[in-house]
Amino acid sequence: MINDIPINTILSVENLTMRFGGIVAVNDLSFTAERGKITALIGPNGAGKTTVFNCITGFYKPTSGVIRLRHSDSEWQLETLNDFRISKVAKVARTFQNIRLFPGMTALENLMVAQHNALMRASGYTFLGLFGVPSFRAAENAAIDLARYWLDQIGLLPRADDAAGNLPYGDQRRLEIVRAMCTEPALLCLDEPAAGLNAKESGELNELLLRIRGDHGTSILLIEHDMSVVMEISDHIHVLDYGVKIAHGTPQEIRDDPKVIAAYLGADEEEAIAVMEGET
Ligand SMILES: Nc1ncnc2c1ncn2[C@@H]1O[C@H](COP(=O)(O)OP(=O)(O)OP(=O)(O)O)[C@@H](O)[C@H]1O
Repeated sequence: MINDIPINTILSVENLTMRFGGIVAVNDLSFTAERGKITALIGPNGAGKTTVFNCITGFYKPTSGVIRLRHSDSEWQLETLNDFRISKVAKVARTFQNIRLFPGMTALENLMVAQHNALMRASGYTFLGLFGVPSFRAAENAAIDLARYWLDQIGLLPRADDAAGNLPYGDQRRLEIVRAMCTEPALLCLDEPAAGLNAKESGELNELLLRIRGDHGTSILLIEHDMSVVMEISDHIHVLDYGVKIAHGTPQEIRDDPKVIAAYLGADEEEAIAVMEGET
């Protein structure tokens, strides 16, 4: 019998384990993410963060464990669904460590592609679309409006018709995030969105993510190495090391946690405390 999850919890990962042959990438991991908040998963390289994301988003089938998502009066066990249903039905969107825009398509077209499923439905799977019936035209206009809204949110409306691949790197990163937002997700999973960004671009990313959380109430799960992003925008942080959770708390609590410092420094706990207390 699975217990009920609290009303303010959107995601509950329970006893998740993922093995690859002899490697235990994630080991009996449990954590939750709150509705309308930014939850970060951090940890040194190889800690298991991306594997957790891949289990949540259906790219991997976990060895064991339960992943529950609850919103809109419904609950899904994500480990039982394939990636297509996780995005379409359970409304989980994700971005990847490497940019996966369509570089030859315009910025606007990239955001329209994200709405392909909704447009196909409205077109009666092309038949109504071919005849340009009003309901399809209305859906198409709504899709363009949504795409233009998100382009405006990241200051790219003037570059709507430029090829995505010609945009500056930081703009491409944010375009990828708003492309995910065009699917109107309940949970947005971001895998290292700040990778390769300079300080100014990281600041712009922070602003965008805070706006997505604040104005849209979208719950965000974030993997990130850039501590200027994690510490500034996260409501709650879970720290992984060798596939297990070693700490969780607010940014301040995590910043001050010797176990976390030890994991990052590769030092033992006493040594990390000594570093914190300025004894070395
Ligand atoms: N498909 C796979 N096959 C075999 N081993 C894998 C696979 N995916 C991940 N691993 C292993 O699982 C462990 C966790 O990897 P993972 O990529 O989840 O860590 P991470 O915390 O995301 O690391 P990084 O911060 O470097 O991206 C590593 O030892 C990795 O080599």
